[in-house]
Amino acid sequence: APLLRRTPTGHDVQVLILGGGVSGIIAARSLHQKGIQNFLIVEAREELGGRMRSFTFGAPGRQVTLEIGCNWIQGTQLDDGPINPIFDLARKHNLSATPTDGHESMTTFDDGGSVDYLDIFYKAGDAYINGTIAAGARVNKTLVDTTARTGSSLVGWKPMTPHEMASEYYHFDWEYAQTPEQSSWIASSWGNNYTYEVTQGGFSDSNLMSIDQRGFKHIIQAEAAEFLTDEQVMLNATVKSIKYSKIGASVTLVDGTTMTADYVISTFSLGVLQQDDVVFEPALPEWKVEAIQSMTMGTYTKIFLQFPEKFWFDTQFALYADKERGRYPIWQGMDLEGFFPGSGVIFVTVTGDYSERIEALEDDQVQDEVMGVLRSMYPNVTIPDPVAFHFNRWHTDPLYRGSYSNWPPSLFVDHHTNLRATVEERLWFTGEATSQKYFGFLHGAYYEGEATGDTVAKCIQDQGCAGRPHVEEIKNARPYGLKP
Ligand SMILES: Cc1cc2nc3c(=O)[nH]c(=O)nc-3n(C[C@H](O)[C@H](O)[C@H](O)COP(=O)(O)OP(=O)(O)OC[C@H]3O[C@@H](n4cnc5c(N)ncnc54)[C@H](O)[C@@H]3O)c2cc1C
Repeated sequence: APLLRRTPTGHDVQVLILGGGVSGIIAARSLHQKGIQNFLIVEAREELGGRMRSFTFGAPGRQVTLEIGCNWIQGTQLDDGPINPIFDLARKHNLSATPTDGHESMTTFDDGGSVDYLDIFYKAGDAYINGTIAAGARVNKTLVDTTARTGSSLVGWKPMTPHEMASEYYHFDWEYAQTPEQSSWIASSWGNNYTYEVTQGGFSDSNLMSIDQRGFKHIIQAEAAEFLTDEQVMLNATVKSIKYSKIGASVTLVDGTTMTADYVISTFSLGVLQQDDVVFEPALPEWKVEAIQSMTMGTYTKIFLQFPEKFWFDTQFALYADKERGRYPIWQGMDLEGFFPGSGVIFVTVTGDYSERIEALEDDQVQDEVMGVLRSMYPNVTIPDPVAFHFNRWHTDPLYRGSYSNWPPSLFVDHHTNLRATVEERLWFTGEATSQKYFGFLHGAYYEGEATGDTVAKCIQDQGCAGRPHVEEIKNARPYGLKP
């Protein structure tokens, strides 16, 4: 049970950390390391981990633990460069994981069956890299941002055929959970470089996929268990509203419980903030609302199927090129050495608007569509119905409202500063979306939680601080030349 230890200011607790995902737990660890123990993590779900979330899948007797949320440690170098802090946690807590690489292990299909268009697949990868290089040159010359679609066109990549569209999808949408049209050219490029490109200070372009049967979440839960006491965590507690002022804040739960604090750290996803799932009193200032509504939340949906036995490709990945871009394009076979041999499990990933589309359908309808695609990939195989089927609805879930943030071309850096900025010195915002370099990623959530915990600790030790600054109004550098 949480122990509320009144603060000298008469509040129930010094810091309320709202949300028990990676950023909330790491923020708590930073407070703890700085000698501040009077904090409480408030989490709606029955466990810590947030978007690190596993589930048990499969017919009785054939079950495996799989990830409906994040799955990969992205960037695994151990040499001179920076080490992904998630990789550090994984090594510390002995995570089981397997390297994956679509460039090394890919089979290509379209609606006529198996057909080799790997040459196009590699060409799309080269085009993507060329686009990031051209975007970097724009940064150096302080040229304006555009969409990643404009960027790809400017480097001569103009996908038109299903093979080209599917190949592009693998290199773009599958990462950003939105289309090139919906994404910033410059921010998607630095996002790529800071994580994957060693020459640009990134961690490396190799990925490790968790296959740990304790769930990927084990690494953050084990980390939490090293320092968190039961009294510092309140589970099954959904925040309904947050009142704030320059002298403190109070948080009210759905069950009516109210707790007061000197400081509040919100780790809610960007999507939760956008949809007003939590109410702020007074309403957040305009500069904050504009920032929240200016970034976007992508959705990334893995659709899992289990069959009596494997009938598919022996590579790690398969790419399916439909006439409609983004229609059930990326497949991963789990019935494979290094994963879950004998499991009969395969999954397909969809993203962005397509994810939102299928969330509005019944499970059966989605299963029928997916089966239709599999049958067109294998026209000569009699494919039985799956024995298990599952996908998660991230976009409609009021605790997430999507899977991770994406940077649209209309988001200015000042907007992002405002997303991260403190309101009235007491209300702090953190989470994957507030990371300028690593938005969307686990390591973004980690670094932001760490930085916020450190800064709030310092603020407490200094007996107050102004918090992170904001920009009151973001002006157009080149005003529209319209004359009335
Ligand atoms: C499908 C999917 C695939 C991904 N794949 C990868 C990947 O392979 N590699 C990678 O690096 N990253 C990946 N990510 C991103 C990564 O999971 C996130 O960036 C990271 O987990 C976010 O952590 P966070 O602490 O910022 O937010 P969260 O984990 O969302 O933490 C916020 C917490 O707040 C809680 N909460 C929400 N509303 C309330 C409320 N009203 N009251 C109380 N509590 C509330 C939530 O339950 C949650 O626990 C993926 C994400 C998803 C969804």
